[in-house]
Amino acid sequence: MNKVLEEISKIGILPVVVLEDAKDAKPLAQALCAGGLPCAEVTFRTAAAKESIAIMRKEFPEMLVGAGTVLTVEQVDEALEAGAQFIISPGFDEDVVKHCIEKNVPVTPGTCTPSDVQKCYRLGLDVVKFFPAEAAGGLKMIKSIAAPYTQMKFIPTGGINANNMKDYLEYDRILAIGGSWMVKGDLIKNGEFDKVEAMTKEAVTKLKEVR
Ligand SMILES: O=C(O)C(=O)C[C@H](O)[C@H](O)COP(=O)(O)O
Repeated sequence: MNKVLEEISKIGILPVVVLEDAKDAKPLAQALCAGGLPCAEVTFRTAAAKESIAIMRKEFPEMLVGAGTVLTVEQVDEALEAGAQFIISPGFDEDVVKHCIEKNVPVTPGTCTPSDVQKCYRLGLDVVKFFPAEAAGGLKMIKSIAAPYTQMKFIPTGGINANNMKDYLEYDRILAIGGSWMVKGDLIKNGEFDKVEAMTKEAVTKLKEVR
Protein backbone atom coordinates (compact mmCIF):
# COMPACT_ATOMS: atom_id res chain seq x y z
CA MET A 1 0.00 0.00 0.00
CA ASN A 2 1.05 3.56 -0.67
CA LYS A 3 3.00 5.16 2.22
CA VAL A 4 0.64 8.12 2.61
CA LEU A 5 -2.36 5.79 2.85
CA GLU A 6 -0.48 3.75 5.44
CA GLU A 7 0.04 6.93 7.45
CA ILE A 8 -3.67 7.75 7.21
CA SER A 9 -4.38 4.23 8.45
CA LYS A 10 -2.16 4.82 11.47
CA ILE A 11 -3.89 8.11 12.29
CA GLY A 12 -7.31 6.44 11.84
CA ILE A 13 -9.52 9.52 11.42
CA LEU A 14 -9.45 11.94 8.52
CA PRO A 15 -11.07 15.32 9.25
CA VAL A 16 -13.00 16.63 6.22
CA VAL A 17 -12.59 20.38 6.12
CA VAL A 18 -14.49 23.13 4.29
CA LEU A 19 -12.58 26.41 4.54
CA GLU A 20 -14.28 29.56 3.32
CA ASP A 21 -11.26 31.71 4.14
CA ALA A 22 -7.62 30.64 3.91
CA LYS A 23 -6.80 32.70 7.02
CA ASP A 24 -8.47 29.93 9.03
CA ALA A 25 -6.15 27.25 7.64
CA LYS A 26 -3.36 27.82 10.17
CA PRO A 27 -5.41 27.92 13.41
CA LEU A 28 -7.48 24.97 12.22
CA ALA A 29 -4.41 22.89 11.43
CA GLN A 30 -2.95 23.90 14.80
CA ALA A 31 -6.11 22.70 16.59
CA LEU A 32 -6.15 19.38 14.71
CA CYS A 33 -2.47 18.72 15.44
CA ALA A 34 -2.83 19.69 19.11
CA GLY A 35 -5.90 17.44 19.35
CA GLY A 36 -3.95 14.47 17.99
CA LEU A 37 -5.12 14.27 14.37
CA PRO A 38 -2.30 15.69 12.25
CA CYS A 39 -4.15 15.33 8.96
CA ALA A 40 -6.88 16.98 6.89
CA GLU A 41 -8.85 16.53 3.70
CA VAL A 42 -9.34 20.09 2.49
CA THR A 43 -12.29 20.10 0.13
CA PHE A 44 -12.30 21.87 -3.21
CA ARG A 45 -15.84 23.05 -2.49
CA THR A 46 -14.50 26.52 -1.85
CA ALA A 47 -12.14 28.88 -3.62
CA ALA A 48 -9.93 28.93 -0.51
CA ALA A 49 -9.00 25.25 -0.81
CA LYS A 50 -5.79 25.60 -2.80
CA GLU A 51 -4.28 28.35 -0.65
CA SER A 52 -5.40 26.58 2.53
CA ILE A 53 -3.59 23.39 1.52
CA ALA A 54 -0.44 25.38 0.72
CA ILE A 55 -0.55 27.12 4.12
CA MET A 56 -1.04 23.88 6.05
CA ARG A 57 1.80 22.16 4.20
CA LYS A 58 4.16 25.06 4.82
CA GLU A 59 3.29 25.72 8.46
CA PHE A 60 2.80 22.10 9.59
CA PRO A 61 5.25 19.87 7.72
CA GLU A 62 4.46 16.99 10.07
CA MET A 63 0.84 17.04 8.93
CA LEU A 64 -0.72 14.98 6.13
CA VAL A 65 -2.74 17.28 3.93
CA GLY A 66 -4.84 16.17 1.00
CA ALA A 67 -7.50 17.56 -1.28
CA GLY A 68 -11.13 16.47 -1.13
CA THR A 69 -14.13 16.93 -3.40
CA VAL A 70 -11.73 16.75 -6.35
CA LEU A 71 -13.99 16.50 -9.40
CA THR A 72 -11.70 17.29 -12.35
CA VAL A 73 -8.21 16.68 -13.66
CA GLU A 74 -7.60 20.44 -13.42
CA GLN A 75 -8.39 20.36 -9.70
CA VAL A 76 -5.94 17.48 -9.26
CA ASP A 77 -3.22 19.69 -10.78
CA GLU A 78 -4.18 22.66 -8.61
CA ALA A 79 -4.13 20.47 -5.51
CA LEU A 80 -0.70 19.08 -6.41
CA GLU A 81 0.66 22.57 -7.04
CA ALA A 82 -0.44 23.48 -3.52
CA GLY A 83 1.35 20.43 -2.14
CA ALA A 84 -1.56 18.03 -1.57
CA GLN A 85 -0.30 14.58 -0.58
CA PHE A 86 -3.45 12.67 -1.53
CA ILE A 87 -6.59 13.17 -3.59
CA ILE A 88 -10.13 12.24 -2.58
CA SER A 89 -13.34 12.43 -4.62
CA PRO A 90 -16.93 11.88 -3.55
CA GLY A 91 -17.46 9.59 -6.56
CA PHE A 92 -15.57 7.63 -9.19
CA ASP A 93 -14.23 9.51 -12.23
CA GLU A 94 -11.95 7.48 -14.44
CA ASP A 95 -10.06 10.50 -15.81
CA VAL A 96 -9.35 11.82 -12.33
CA VAL A 97 -8.16 8.42 -11.08
CA LYS A 98 -5.94 7.78 -14.12
CA HIS A 99 -4.44 11.25 -13.86
CA CYS A 100 -3.57 10.69 -10.21
CA ILE A 101 -1.98 7.33 -11.05
CA GLU A 102 0.10 9.04 -13.75
CA LYS A 103 1.15 11.74 -11.29
CA ASN A 104 1.96 9.10 -8.70
CA VAL A 105 -0.29 10.60 -6.04
CA PRO A 106 -2.57 8.36 -3.98
CA VAL A 107 -6.23 8.71 -4.90
CA THR A 108 -9.28 7.39 -3.10
CA PRO A 109 -12.44 7.81 -5.16
CA GLY A 110 -15.86 7.57 -3.57
CA THR A 111 -17.71 4.28 -4.05
CA CYS A 112 -21.02 2.98 -2.81
CA THR A 113 -21.76 -0.02 -5.05
CA PRO A 114 -19.86 -3.18 -6.01
CA SER A 115 -19.54 -1.80 -9.56
CA ASP A 116 -17.77 1.31 -8.25
CA VAL A 117 -15.38 -0.79 -6.18
CA GLN A 118 -14.69 -3.07 -9.13
CA LYS A 119 -13.77 -0.13 -11.39
CA CYS A 120 -11.28 1.01 -8.75
CA TYR A 121 -9.93 -2.52 -8.40
CA ARG A 122 -9.35 -2.72 -12.17
CA LEU A 123 -7.32 0.48 -12.05
CA GLY A 124 -5.13 -1.04 -9.36
CA LEU A 125 -6.42 0.76 -6.26
CA ASP A 126 -6.43 -1.00 -2.91
CA VAL A 127 -8.16 1.74 -0.91
CA VAL A 128 -11.44 3.48 -1.74
CA LYS A 129 -13.69 5.94 0.01
CA PHE A 130 -17.21 4.71 0.84
CA PHE A 131 -19.62 7.62 0.52
CA PRO A 132 -22.19 8.54 1.79
CA ALA A 133 -21.50 5.93 4.45
CA GLU A 134 -24.48 6.13 6.80
CA ALA A 135 -27.08 6.94 4.13
CA ALA A 136 -25.83 4.15 1.84
CA GLY A 137 -26.23 1.40 4.43
CA GLY A 138 -23.40 1.99 6.89
CA LEU A 139 -21.18 -0.73 8.20
CA LYS A 140 -23.58 -3.51 7.20
CA MET A 141 -23.35 -2.41 3.56
CA ILE A 142 -19.56 -2.07 3.69
CA LYS A 143 -19.19 -5.57 5.12
CA SER A 144 -21.35 -6.99 2.33
CA ILE A 145 -19.46 -5.12 -0.39
CA ALA A 146 -16.04 -5.87 1.09
CA ALA A 147 -16.55 -9.65 1.10
CA PRO A 148 -15.74 -10.38 -2.56
CA TYR A 149 -13.00 -7.71 -2.85
CA THR A 150 -10.72 -9.34 -0.35
CA GLN A 151 -7.80 -6.91 -0.66
CA MET A 152 -9.78 -3.67 -0.73
CA LYS A 153 -9.82 -1.30 2.25
CA PHE A 154 -12.40 1.41 2.83
CA ILE A 155 -12.53 4.97 4.14
CA PRO A 156 -16.20 5.45 5.03
CA THR A 157 -17.32 9.08 5.13
CA GLY A 158 -20.70 10.75 5.45
CA GLY A 159 -22.75 10.73 8.64
CA ILE A 160 -19.94 9.45 10.84
CA ASN A 161 -19.55 11.11 14.23
CA ALA A 162 -18.36 10.57 17.81
CA ASN A 163 -21.31 8.28 18.50
CA ASN A 164 -20.93 5.76 15.66
CA MET A 165 -17.21 6.00 14.81
CA LYS A 166 -16.12 3.07 16.96
CA ASP A 167 -18.38 0.60 15.15
CA TYR A 168 -16.66 1.40 11.86
CA LEU A 169 -13.14 1.41 13.28
CA GLU A 170 -13.57 -2.04 14.80
CA TYR A 171 -13.90 -3.64 11.37
CA ASP A 172 -10.49 -4.60 10.00
CA ARG A 173 -11.30 -3.60 6.40
CA ILE A 174 -11.73 0.02 7.43
CA LEU A 175 -8.48 1.84 6.72
CA ALA A 176 -9.69 4.98 8.46
CA ILE A 177 -12.90 6.94 8.82
CA GLY A 178 -13.57 10.41 7.44
CA GLY A 179 -15.80 13.06 8.90
CA SER A 180 -16.45 16.72 9.48
CA TRP A 181 -18.01 16.56 12.92
CA MET A 182 -14.97 17.98 14.75
CA VAL A 183 -14.40 20.75 12.16
CA LYS A 184 -17.95 21.96 11.50
CA GLY A 185 -18.30 25.17 9.49
CA ASP A 186 -19.78 27.15 12.38
CA LEU A 187 -16.85 26.36 14.66
CA ILE A 188 -14.44 27.62 12.03
CA LYS A 189 -16.52 30.69 11.17
CA ASN A 190 -16.75 31.66 14.86
CA GLY A 191 -13.06 31.03 15.48
CA GLU A 192 -13.84 28.34 18.05
CA PHE A 193 -10.61 26.45 17.50
CA ASP A 194 -10.46 25.46 21.18
CA LYS A 195 -13.67 23.48 20.57
CA VAL A 196 -12.17 21.90 17.45
CA GLU A 197 -9.21 20.80 19.54
CA ALA A 198 -11.45 19.43 22.32
CA MET A 199 -13.65 17.47 19.87
CA THR A 200 -10.55 16.17 18.12
CA LYS A 201 -9.18 14.96 21.45
CA GLU A 202 -12.49 13.28 22.23
CA ALA A 203 -12.39 11.49 18.86
CA VAL A 204 -8.81 10.33 19.47
CA THR A 205 -9.76 9.00 22.92
CA LYS A 206 -12.56 6.94 21.37
CA LEU A 207 -10.28 5.78 18.57
CA LYS A 208 -7.78 4.48 21.10
CA GLU A 209 -10.49 2.38 22.75
CA VAL A 210 -10.75 0.27 19.59
CA ARG A 211 -7.38 0.53 17.80
O1 LIG B 1 -16.73 16.55 -0.23
C1 LIG B 1 -16.43 15.40 -0.49
O2 LIG B 1 -15.49 15.07 -1.23
C2 LIG B 1 -17.26 14.33 0.03
O3 LIG B 1 -17.17 13.23 -0.41
C3 LIG B 1 -18.19 14.60 1.08
C4 LIG B 1 -17.60 14.61 2.48
O4 LIG B 1 -16.67 13.62 2.66
C5 LIG B 1 -18.71 14.45 3.41
O5 LIG B 1 -19.66 15.44 3.15
C6 LIG B 1 -18.34 14.52 4.84
O6 LIG B 1 -19.42 13.99 5.49
P1 LIG B 1 -19.90 14.47 6.93
O7 LIG B 1 -18.86 14.02 7.89
O8 LIG B 1 -21.21 13.77 7.12
O9 LIG B 1 -20.03 15.96 6.83
